[in-house]
Amino acid sequence: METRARAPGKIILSGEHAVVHGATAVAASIDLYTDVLIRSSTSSGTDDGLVELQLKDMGLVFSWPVQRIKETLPELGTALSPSFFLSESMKSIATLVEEQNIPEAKIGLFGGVSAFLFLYTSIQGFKPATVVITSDLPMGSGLGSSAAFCVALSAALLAYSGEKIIHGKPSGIDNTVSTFGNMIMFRLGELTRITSNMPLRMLITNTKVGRNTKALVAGVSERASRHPDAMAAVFSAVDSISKELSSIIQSPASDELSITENEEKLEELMEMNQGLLQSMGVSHSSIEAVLRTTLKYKLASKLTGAGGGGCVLTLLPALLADAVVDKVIAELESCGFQCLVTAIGGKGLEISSSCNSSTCHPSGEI
Ligand SMILES: Nc1ncnc2c1ncn2[C@@H]1O[C@H](COP(=O)(O)OP(=O)(O)OP(=O)(O)O)[C@@H](O)[C@H]1O
Ligand SMILES: C[C@@](O)(CCO)CC(=O)[O-]
Ligand SMILES: [Mg+2]
Repeated sequence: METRARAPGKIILSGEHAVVHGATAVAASIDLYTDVLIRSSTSSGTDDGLVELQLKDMGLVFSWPVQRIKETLPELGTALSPSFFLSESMKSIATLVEEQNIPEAKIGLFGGVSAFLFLYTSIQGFKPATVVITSDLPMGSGLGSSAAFCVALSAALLAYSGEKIIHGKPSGIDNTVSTFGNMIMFRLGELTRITSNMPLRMLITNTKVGRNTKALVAGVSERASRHPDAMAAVFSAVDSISKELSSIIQSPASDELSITENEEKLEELMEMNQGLLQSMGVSHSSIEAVLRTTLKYKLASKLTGAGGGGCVLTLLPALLADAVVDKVIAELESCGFQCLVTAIGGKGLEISSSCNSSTCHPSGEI
């Protein structure tokens, strides 16, 4: 029995970090995906066999004997476990992950492998299987690689708690946009699906500076506890920016003049959001370098995702000549950055299953 799922990464047009504190944010899926394939073993239900996680792009394989998992995580082998097991199980999960001796250069994977073990055992219990992950998304770059990983894995395993392991206190926006795709307005767990009435062409520049979303999210929360009134005003300003940005991109704009006018408003909102993100302490010198470069071409940019490095969004006006775009990309890549122009607002989560008659269960379960 094989089950496949794929989920997209995302960009946040406005509202990152503030959305963790109740502000509105606007996000869109992008045409970069994480794919999950689960191949169930025929020895399911017995105590032998392995649970194997293959991270294809990195050439890494992690595996655990089913019995080892069973003796270390007995509480997770029942039906879908409530999330309160998560705190109880994290120490045991860490033990199982430490045994894999993840290479030092890839130690950022600790969260992802932990999320995998939690989701897999919470949902599948102690059944042997091979899980193969491939992804177009740069990890730790602000494009929602953790959400795409957890959504695709969760969808294939029917659960949803992995992002908490990786983000600490996720707002849920990344998982939501990776699940539903297209473009959404999101606040306090509530989503509104929105459709853009204007061309939104974005340049994504990856500073390739690694960072940790959980630490960045925690840092903003700590700053908010030190300066509650000031940060509440910052979050409220971001909330207004997101609401205004959402109404601008949905407003009818058929002629070039109105599109250009809307683009200029979007550019100002992006610059304002970037300034507020700097006040939250999540910008970075590499992000500022991208901002300076694109500003030379009178283009507006903002970090997207958790910041601290990672990716920067630049709005490319509909009338901007491709030759100018090429010059901007060439200058950014000469600084060591990686640029990509991707469609935004594409499909969300996709799942498919296939099996041959000898291994398929009547319910189609793994
Ligand atoms: N394909 C994958 N395989 C295994 N683990 C992954 C994969 N993609 C992401 N992860 C896990 O998620 C971590 C990156 O998540 P993080 O939230 O820090 O960055 P991001 O999701 O790319 O950016 P942002 O949250 O700002 O959008 C990785 O270090 C790894 O632990
Ligand atoms: C920084 C943050 O707002 C978005 C990360 O892509 C965290 C979250 O909302 O979970
Ligand atoms: Mg993430």
